Amino acid sequence: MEASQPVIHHHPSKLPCPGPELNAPLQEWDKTAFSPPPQILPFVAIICGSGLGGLADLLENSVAFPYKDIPRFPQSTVPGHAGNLVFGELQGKACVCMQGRFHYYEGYSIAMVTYPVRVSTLLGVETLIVTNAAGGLNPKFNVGDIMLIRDHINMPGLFPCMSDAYDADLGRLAREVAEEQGCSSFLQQGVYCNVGGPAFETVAESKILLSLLADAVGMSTVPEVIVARHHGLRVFGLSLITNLLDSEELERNDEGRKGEYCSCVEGMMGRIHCKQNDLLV
Ligand SMILES: O=P(O)(O)O[C@@H]1C[C@H](O)[C@@H](CO)O1
Ligand SMILES: Nc1nc2[nH]cnc2c(=O)[nH]1
Repeated sequence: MEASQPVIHHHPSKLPCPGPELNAPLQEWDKTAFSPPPQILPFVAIICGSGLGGLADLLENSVAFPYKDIPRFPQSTVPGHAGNLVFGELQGKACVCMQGRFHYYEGYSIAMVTYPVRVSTLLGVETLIVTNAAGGLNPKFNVGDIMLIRDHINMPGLFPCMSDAYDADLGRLAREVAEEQGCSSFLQQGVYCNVGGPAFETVAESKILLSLLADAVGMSTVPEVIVARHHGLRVFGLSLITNLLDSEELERNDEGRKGEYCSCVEGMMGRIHCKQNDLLV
């Protein structure tokens, strides 16, 4: 296993914040009230989607902080989102896992939904891996497929520019990792559409989203990606397709290929390096 050489690397925002309400919670962040383990300086943050918190269990030398013990952190209310910030090493690389994310439909503002991403930039994170459970719209998709997020649709809009939100090098790396792990036959790529939820789509809504060229739909991820890009982080995202929306009967399988999904993220971690020590190998 390769030794991790995390280096703290701060990314000052190049653009003004989209609005004072988005910045306010961070200004009140009290660094002195929360001390991450000094031996683990994460340069990758991983947000675990619904039912994908098992990723955090793969971390070695891990230290978990319940969200309730972290000042100003929101609390997880959705089943399958344990509510821990877990520091540790995956494939020898220092990372921090959000075992549980926040959704707009839980009643949180977008500022609070994205608060952990802003906090992760203070911790030195330079790459964000977002994961989620999503409904498949593309008729070629199957339940259990893993979709590499190539782009997203976010109708309300926010700046900065999102024309290159998802890092192309990390996407290429993911396809290589999937090939090595025998996952290529069910690795798709596509456009993730963010909706408010919490209801799944009607048949009519699914048809509209498909006509907009969305391949999968879910209730998260996009606000986190926008804030991460605003802070200059590289972003990589995977959706686990837990159900298909092309029929009137909802077929749902939340277990899908969770194991393979976690292995892909783990494989990616093995290949991501600090920007400072060469971008990708
Ligand atoms: O956190 P993610 O986007 O994985 O959560 C999705 C959206 C809903 O919370 C839930 C629906 O099953 O999964
Ligand atoms: N909006 C939405 N979110 C999901 N999360 C998992 N499946 C779905 C779905 O079909 N629709």
